[in-house]
Amino acid sequence: MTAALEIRGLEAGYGRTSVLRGLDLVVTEGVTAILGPSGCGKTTLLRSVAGFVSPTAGTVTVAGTEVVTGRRSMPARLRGLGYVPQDGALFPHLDVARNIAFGLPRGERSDSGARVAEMLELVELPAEMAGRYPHELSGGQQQRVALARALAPRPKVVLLDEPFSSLDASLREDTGRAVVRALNAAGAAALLVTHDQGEALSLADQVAVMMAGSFLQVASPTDIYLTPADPRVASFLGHASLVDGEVINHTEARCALGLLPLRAAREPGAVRLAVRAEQIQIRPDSASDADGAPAEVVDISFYGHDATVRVRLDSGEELAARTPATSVPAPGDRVRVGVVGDVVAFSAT
Ligand SMILES: Nc1ncnc2c1ncn2[C@@H]1O[C@H](COP(=O)(O)OP(=O)(O)OP(=O)(O)O)[C@@H](O)[C@H]1O
Repeated sequence: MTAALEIRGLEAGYGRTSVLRGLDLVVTEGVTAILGPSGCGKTTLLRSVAGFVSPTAGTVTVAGTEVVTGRRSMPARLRGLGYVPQDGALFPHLDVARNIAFGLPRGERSDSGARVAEMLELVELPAEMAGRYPHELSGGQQQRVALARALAPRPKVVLLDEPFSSLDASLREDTGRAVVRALNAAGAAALLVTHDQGEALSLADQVAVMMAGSFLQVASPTDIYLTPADPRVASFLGHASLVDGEVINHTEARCALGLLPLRAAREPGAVRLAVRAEQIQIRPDSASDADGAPAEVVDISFYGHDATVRVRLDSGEELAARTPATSVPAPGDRVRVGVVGDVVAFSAT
């Protein structure tokens, strides 16, 4: 099967600053999220694929056609890609129908009524919206129209650059799901740039975790979360704390939190253990059944549905725990810290 998008050894930068450091990625179908912290190069990657940044090395192939070969690039408009920028970038002086029709080749624009109606249905907007102007739409509706415009010419791949970042939390989730449904219905694969791990894990079929211009891991959301390939992936996704430990019998490691079972067996020796915030349990030191490592609460971030409690073990390590909103300790409280479930081990070096 020809991949929708194939990237090999892609390098790009600005002047003498190199940003992308040899990226490889294959997208067969569905949504691939490019997830990474601010400044790691996500937008530069998307713009290199789109044709707005000229790579210095590598290849980009869209549905079997090479659009970048080393320093030679095909013009953006010939690449057969759809592009949805962060803020939708709809034309304010055109109504929804003409915004969507703008995505079509010139010759098809004048007779675009049926395609516009089809696109509105695809992105789950009522047909009456065709006559509205962008300022008469909510942020989520504007993003759906931007997607409709990108999908109108039937691209094999759509590039989405943080398309939900300006929407509030509840709208973001609904719009995200609607966008994925529309992409699937249109049979278009997508690259979705985001720095939001929840968005990447919940919407994507494949996640590429990017840091400092390189991919640390490309895998399914479940594999990225449960079997991170690198300690930086573990700490970025799910706020895992890294603790020094020693594998003692292939299946367990001793550390400041006690003897912890390992998710995968490994040779005895020094390791770093990734303990996720939701695995860490905190009990008052005064509780009659209190066991676990003694610690002090450093600070608390309260979110309503839960809270992140940072504790410092008496042995010196700091950890982040996620606790229910009903049992949040106070800074300075003495507590006991335990771990539920198995942990992932990385080599100590
Ligand atoms: N036009 C430019 N000229 C020079 N340097 C740039 C330019 N655009 C981006 N950079 C630099 O390239 C690096 C990668 O930027 P990029 O915008 O690709 O990151 P990002 O992961 O998309 O970040 P964010 O999540 O904040 O949007 C950053 O260090 C940035 O300062």
